[in-house]
Amino acid sequence: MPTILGQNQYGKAENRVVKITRDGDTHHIKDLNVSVSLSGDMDEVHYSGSNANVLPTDTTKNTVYAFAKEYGIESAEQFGIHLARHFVTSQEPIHRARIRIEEYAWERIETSDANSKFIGADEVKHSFVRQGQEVRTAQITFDGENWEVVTGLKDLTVMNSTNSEFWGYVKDRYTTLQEAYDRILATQVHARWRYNWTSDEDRLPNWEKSYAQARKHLLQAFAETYSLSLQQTLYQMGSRVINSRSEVDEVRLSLPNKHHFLVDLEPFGLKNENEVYFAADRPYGLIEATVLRDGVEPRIPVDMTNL
Ligand SMILES: O=c1[nH]c(=O)c2[nH]c(=O)[nH]c2[nH]1
Repeated sequence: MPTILGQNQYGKAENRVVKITRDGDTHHIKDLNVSVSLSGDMDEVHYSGSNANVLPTDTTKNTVYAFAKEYGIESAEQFGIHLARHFVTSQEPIHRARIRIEEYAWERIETSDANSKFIGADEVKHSFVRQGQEVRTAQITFDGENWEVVTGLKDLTVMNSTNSEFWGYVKDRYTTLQEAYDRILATQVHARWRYNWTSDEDRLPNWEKSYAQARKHLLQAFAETYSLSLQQTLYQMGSRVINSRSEVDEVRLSLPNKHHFLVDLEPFGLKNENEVYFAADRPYGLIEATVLRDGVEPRIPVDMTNL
């Protein structure tokens, strides 16, 4: 059966690039998911396997990271224009480049209240919360006598672009991780907290206010903790809620460590001064713990995967 090749395109999809611009203490984030798709004189690679016209998809990925350093990321559009122009004008066989970009928006975590004195600054300028993500959850149980209310949130994504270290850990023959003295700390907060309201006789908490306050304390503790591990940050987040909200007795947190790896730009003659990161989606560290008011029995299930 004779066949012919129809429309075709190729490239590297979903390059997760995070660019931190450090303006003194004030940091700015650009977080993109960039997909490159190229087409042109590509008949031969399909018909005979000759790669003579093929710029590797791996190279298109490297170009995304290198351009983040060389041009910066002013806007998704401008970044895409640089990339598309580069592929079409530098490679004769490539006639068309399509760059698709998703941009994830981050806003600063507000910390300008009494707690910021703990870190000796008026305002934290390196802590961000990703917009438009989180889901509020609630579980209400009643056995005719006692109530149990467990409220929570999931998919609240936060990042500190500095004030995070990780070193001094156990090293065995399989350990390759380099100690980090200034790393990005990012996580997607999954939290549940249990109220000590159990009886119709007791005064009801203000659920709306309590949720907003618990969320605020989680965010502020994340932003204001100088972190030596995500475990330490987790404990600070849980404790902050317990210490600030008398209606809450137990907080359970599940925090994936959303790793950001510095991209090696040396092969392209570029120096990466803690600016351009690869945001890996898996595997991820998963740090989980319950923080309790002293004297209280834990009741939130340990495994929250389906909650
Ligand atoms: O905050 C961290 N805690 C860990 O337990 C851990 N393990 C690891 O490889 N990186 C990290 N980071």
